[in-house]
Amino acid sequence: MNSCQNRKLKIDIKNVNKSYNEVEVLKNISINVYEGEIVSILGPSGCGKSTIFNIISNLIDYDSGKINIDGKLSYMYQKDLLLPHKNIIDNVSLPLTLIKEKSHKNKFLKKKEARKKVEKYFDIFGLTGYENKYPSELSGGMKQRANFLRTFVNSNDIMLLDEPFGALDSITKASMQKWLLEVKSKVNSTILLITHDIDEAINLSDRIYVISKKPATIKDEFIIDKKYCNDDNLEKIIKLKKDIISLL
Ligand SMILES: Nc1ncnc2c1ncn2[C@@H]1O[C@H](COP(=O)(O)OP(=O)(O)OP(=O)(O)O)[C@@H](O)[C@H]1O
Repeated sequence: MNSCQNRKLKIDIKNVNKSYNEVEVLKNISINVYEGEIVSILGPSGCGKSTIFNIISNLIDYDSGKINIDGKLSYMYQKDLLLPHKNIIDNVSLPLTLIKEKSHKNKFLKKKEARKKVEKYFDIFGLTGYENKYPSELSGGMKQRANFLRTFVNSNDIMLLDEPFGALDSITKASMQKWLLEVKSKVNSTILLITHDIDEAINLSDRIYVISKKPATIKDEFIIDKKYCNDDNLEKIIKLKKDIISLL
């Protein structure tokens, strides 16, 4: 029995195919994500992971298949894309000043209102004290926290994270993964994550889709039992890693 059975399906991708100029990139890709899950797409470099995200977020067309998205998407890139001349609170609240929100009677929010709306999240996201700092004053990890919060402010419903910690060193990466799980325990966002880091996929995900090199096909799906993800179960984790590596 699948524990997702009674949950809302937020992302439903069925048999999607995509070619660029006759070169097949995605072959029969089917992925689903239920409300509140963290699901990873794990695959080798250049296999088509970003293409999947660009299709989900309607940035590019696909050739055949079906996609249903139930909710509002936000998309976080590996690069932080914070504006250097704006402080962190203004960077984070930027989406609210750029997008007309139904909940605000279709108005753009003024800078002051937008700041007020986001400041309550600085604590949950471990950014208290950084509101008035500029991106150049932040470490790589802190910049990615701000980047993640800005993505969350854009939409906390369905979040697409494209290698969010890919540019960080391994120690910062490990602490950011822990941080992400802590934040996730306080918010109920649905997260689809791209990574080529097997440990990251295991640490963060409820489920992992392993995809092959180009043309990308789904090789297998793994359900991660979070209670195994600790040092007492190293053997189980090593076996899982071996199983995943054998597919890549
Ligand atoms: N607009 C495009 N036109 C032609 N080919 C493209 C285009 N965008 C991507 N590709 C090709 O499609 C393949 C998949 O690219 P994509 O960026 O989706 O892979 P990826 O798995 O996200 O890569 P990485 O892990 O390096 O970020 C690559 O071979 C890439 O060169």
